[in-house]
Amino acid sequence: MITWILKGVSRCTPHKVTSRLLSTFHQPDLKAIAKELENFPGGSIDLTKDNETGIAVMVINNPDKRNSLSGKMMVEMSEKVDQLEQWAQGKGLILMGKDGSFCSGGDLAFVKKALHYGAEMAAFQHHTLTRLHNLPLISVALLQGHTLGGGAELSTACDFRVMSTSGKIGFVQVKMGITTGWGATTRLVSLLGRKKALQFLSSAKIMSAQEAHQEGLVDHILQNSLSHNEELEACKQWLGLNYCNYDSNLLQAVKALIVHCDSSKDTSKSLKYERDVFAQFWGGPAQKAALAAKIKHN
Ligand SMILES: C[C@@H](C(=O)O)C(=O)SCCNC(=O)CCNC(=O)[C@H](O)C(C)(C)COP(=O)(O)OP(=O)(O)OC[C@H]1O[C@@H](n2cnc3c(N)ncnc32)[C@H](O)[C@@H]1OP(=O)(O)O
Repeated sequence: MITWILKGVSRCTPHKVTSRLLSTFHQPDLKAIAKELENFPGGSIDLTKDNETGIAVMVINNPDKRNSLSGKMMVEMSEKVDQLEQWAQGKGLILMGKDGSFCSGGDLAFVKKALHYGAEMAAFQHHTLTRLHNLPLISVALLQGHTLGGGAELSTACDFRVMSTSGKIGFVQVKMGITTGWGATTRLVSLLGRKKALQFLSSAKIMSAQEAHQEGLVDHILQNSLSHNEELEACKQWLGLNYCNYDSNLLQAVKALIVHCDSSKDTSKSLKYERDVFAQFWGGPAQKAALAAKIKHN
């Protein structure tokens, strides 16, 4: 098994469907994928932009399912990133979940119906989250409650992570029989290095705010006993006071420079490899067994 991963992913796989997809799936047709993803409803992605402060808030809104992402929400997130790319007055972005929980990954109802669609979904998410990561805005993920699986992946697409004292974060993918599908391996290696990425991804450990802070994954822990709204205000202050004090043109230039200077590390090949490996496991026996087991990651 390991040999074929290391050699590349063009080998005949245990799953006929993904094998077929890999052989035909080189240039993702993002419009066609979006159309397909829209067939999986639920939740929304809401965006508010404040031209005065220059700080936007993007809310993952699916609280009944702990803000897990449906196909429709993936499409909406991409559309909101389009809007943010055009926001001239923008300085900062806060990505958060509705009602005190960040995101528990993919909506399992969607996941179960999309077991034939892993490569496409991953390609779509890679495109959106790379653009989110490279926005000319200074971005913070506000991690309240649980941040799990794909949710933990989303958090790595932001420049910073701010967490509630009681927050929990875990890259639980291996527990779900899969590898990362939304680009977190590529981003984690770049963010924290190989050793920490390996520790998080191979253990599926769920970390407290203190542990995640110690590991360097979380940049700031919020003061205890604030309400959810007070935590948002505190996060805005942390972002605003530290990083959004200057003119938006200057700050956008600073972020664009950093993205540009980092482009020597072209991630397109590693993301392609990441989603090819992901597609080998998506829909496979280990994932099906994990889904049937209805695992709770507390
Ligand atoms: C896509 C993939 C990837 O990385 O690429 C992934 O994301 S893999 C990772 C996928 N994520 C997961 O496996 C998360 C599984 N869920 C959990 O571990 C747990 O629900 C927690 C997120 C820790 C929350 O526990 P807590 O005790 O606070 O609440 P709870 O379990 O009663 O959950 C409240 C309601 O949200 C639902 N719920 C929670 N997470 C969900 C998810 N990812 N998809 C669909 N529904 C979900 C529960 O079924 C429940 O629905 P009812 O009220 O109707 O019973």
